[in-house]
Amino acid sequence: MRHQVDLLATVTVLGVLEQAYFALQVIRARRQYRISPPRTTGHPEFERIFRAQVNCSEYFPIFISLLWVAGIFFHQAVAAACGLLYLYTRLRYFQGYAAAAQGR
Ligand SMILES: CCCCC/C=C\C\C=C/C=C/C=C/[C@@H]1O[C@H]1CCCC(=O)O
Ligand SMILES: N[C@@H](CCC(=O)N[C@@H](CS)C(=O)NCC(=O)O)C(=O)O
Repeated sequence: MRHQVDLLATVTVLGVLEQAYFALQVIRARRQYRISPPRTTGHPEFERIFRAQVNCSEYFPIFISLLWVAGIFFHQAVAAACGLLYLYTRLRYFQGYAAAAQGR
């Protein structure tokens, strides 16, 4: 049974690691700009990193749900490939947004 979902599981773990990376970037920016929770404002650099992380988090449940439903009911390899592409575009989105709001 496991080989029927191993690609989906791999993309899921990669997605979780990416989300952890985004969270760690926010934690780093909070330290750097001395912005303690619950504050979310105070420096434009922090605010962009924060918004990029929150935006990626908001779409993460939808992404994981679609990945598994598409992978099980449609085609595992195609769903996993689309998932990988999504994670790559999310990384580029995060890095672009962190650099400049126009870079989203
Ligand atoms: C599945 C991997 C999980 C990745 C997340 C790893 C650790 C998260 C857990 C606790 C992190 C606490 C960080 C707190 C930050 O130092 C706080 C920022 C406060 C800024 C300040 O007042 O100087
Ligand atoms: N969205 C989080 C992402 C990073 C994170 O998980 N930070 C931890 C350690 S500073 C936290 O407890 N944040 C408090 C919060 O989000 O209100 C944040 O803004 O801090």
